[in-house]
Amino acid sequence: MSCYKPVVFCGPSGVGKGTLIAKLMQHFANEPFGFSVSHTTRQPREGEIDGVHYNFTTVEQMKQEIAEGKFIEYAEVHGRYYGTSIAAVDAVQKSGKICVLDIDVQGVQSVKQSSLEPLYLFIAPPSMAALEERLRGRGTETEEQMQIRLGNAAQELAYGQEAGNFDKIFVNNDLETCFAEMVQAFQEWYPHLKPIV
Ligand SMILES: Nc1ncnc2c1ncn2[C@@H]1O[C@H](COP(=O)(O)OP(=O)(O)OP(=O)(O)O)[C@@H](O)[C@H]1O
Repeated sequence: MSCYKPVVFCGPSGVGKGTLIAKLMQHFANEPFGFSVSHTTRQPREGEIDGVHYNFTTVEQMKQEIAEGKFIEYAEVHGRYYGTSIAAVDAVQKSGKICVLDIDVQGVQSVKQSSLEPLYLFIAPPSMAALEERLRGRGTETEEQMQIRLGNAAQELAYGQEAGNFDKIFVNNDLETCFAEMVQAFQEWYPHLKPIV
């Protein structure tokens, strides 16, 4: 069975990564993508299912598994741990799917130290003001959490736009335009992908 290169999506919180990934997953026939399910120590948001959206865990458990070398990447962000286990990526690749990783800049830096050789995509907002508006519009963060996220965003954007860090940068200004560019890029990277007719 062919094993496809995993694909990393990175970009500041609220830029639209989740939205774009969800659209991509629906666009192509035969469910060609698989999410590697991340671990997190944050509380589930309404409707999030353990083992599906995230593997919800405790700080103690997570620290132990990190020490055992079970994670490709992990980071403490906004006061909480997030990480991707080797097992989670393996499971997706073994099922013949393209593994999708939705990670932050720190995560990208660790993946670059690992044996995984994914495609690296960066999603940038059209402006900081637009990013703030989206985060506020989503309404899932407290004011304090939002300020932390916006504070991190400037540095993340600088890293994302530095030459050589990513294979491709997408600016998520108009959602449909950005999505169309992404679909085209995916068809070039993964010629086996066929749109649903
Ligand atoms: N191009 C766009 N124009 C306007 N709003 C958008 C656009 N793309 C996404 N959004 C909205 O912005 C908000 C944030 O999007 P989303 O939750 O996908 O971000 P994210 O990058 O996955 O964030 P996080 O990393 O915190 O999970 C959502 O309410 C989404 O509907």
